[in-house]
Amino acid sequence: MKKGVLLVNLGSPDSPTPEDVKPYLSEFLMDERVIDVPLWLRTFIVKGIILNTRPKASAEAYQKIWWEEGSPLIVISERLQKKIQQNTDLPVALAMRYGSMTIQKGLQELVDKGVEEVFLMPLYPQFAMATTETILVLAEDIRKEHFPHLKISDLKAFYNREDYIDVLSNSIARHLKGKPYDHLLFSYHGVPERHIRKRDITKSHCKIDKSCCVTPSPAHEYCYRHQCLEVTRLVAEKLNLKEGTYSSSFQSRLGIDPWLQPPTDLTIERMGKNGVQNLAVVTPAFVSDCLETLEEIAMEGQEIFHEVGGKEFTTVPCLNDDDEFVEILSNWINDWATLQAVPV
Ligand SMILES: C=CC1=C(C)c2cc3[nH]c(cc4nc(cc5[nH]c(cc1n2)c(C)c5CCC(=O)O)C(CCC(=O)O)=C4C)c(C)c3C=C
Ligand SMILES: [Fe+2]
Ligand SMILES: [Fe+2]
Repeated sequence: MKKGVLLVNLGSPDSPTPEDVKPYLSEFLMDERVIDVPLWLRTFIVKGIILNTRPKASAEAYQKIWWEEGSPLIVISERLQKKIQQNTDLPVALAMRYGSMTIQKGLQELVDKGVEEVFLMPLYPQFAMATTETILVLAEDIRKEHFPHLKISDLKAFYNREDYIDVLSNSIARHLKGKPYDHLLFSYHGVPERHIRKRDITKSHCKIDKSCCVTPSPAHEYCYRHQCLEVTRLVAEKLNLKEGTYSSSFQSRLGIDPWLQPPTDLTIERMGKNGVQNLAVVTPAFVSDCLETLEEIAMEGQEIFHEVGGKEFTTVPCLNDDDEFVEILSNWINDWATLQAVPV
């Protein structure tokens, strides 16, 4: 069977204008795994409220970070795809969960090259129903409808793989070398607490308190909070960070439901007020720099920190197309291809 690879990232609007941001946000936020309320209520919240004001504000934010070549998230993902393609004989395609670079087009591109078996790689270190799960479900729906003979296997959340933690730790160390910092903040994209409880396979483990995410449980296979906190713990261990000099927070809250705590913006403010002079921030829920890292952290976060008296604010870039990151992703692809080749 001829094999191929589909990398999938989140997506971006086609341009940083309200006209293009609106349909993109509509597709994104109408996803039942992103705003997970009944359709009538989601339609009211998204189309009746959010889409009336947010496209203009979001477009302005996108304009601040947009590159000449396009959306940073898309351009970086394309660079990553090209580099991975140089390391493997299998065809490697790229798609986005939302927007015009659809998963259907990505699968079609592979099928046109004769591919019969696809390794689907959601570009998210941690599992979340709003990211990995929605990609897997949509890919399966498209497969059933358009490519029934295609076989798809997927890359599991890689938050605790040793090679990933090594690469992330090396990147952090490299970017912070010669930049003394008092505190390293690990800022992850937030999700509503309800998302965590919904995917608790034990139905009782995830209390979202101080101890549940550090108490071993099968629930952690699908617990975004556990997987984020594990990344922080493993990187801190690898970099020998001292207790009290690092912490985790969750950014980008939307709506009024309780989201994972503590929020990044208030954490940055509190740190500046409490005398942290030099703050470094890393964003390991994102593999590619995007609106949430380049605008929300590097611009807004920095502004908050300076307003309350903080001095140096340093952001660690995402892994993007870092050569070591390319190497481990390519290794996982080649391992998958070899494993699949072994007769059972
Ligand atoms: C209910 C709302 C949202 C959930 C849940 C959510 C989860 C989630 N998102 C990412 C990664 C990204 N999100 C990005 C942008 C973005 N996210 C939301 C809302 C939710 N995300 C909105 C409304 C937006 C659009 C921008 C805005 O209007 O503020 C991006 C950036 C995309 C880009 O083009 O640069 C990324 C990446 C993760 C990892 C996640 C759950 C774990
Ligand atoms: Fe998001
Ligand atoms: Fe937990």
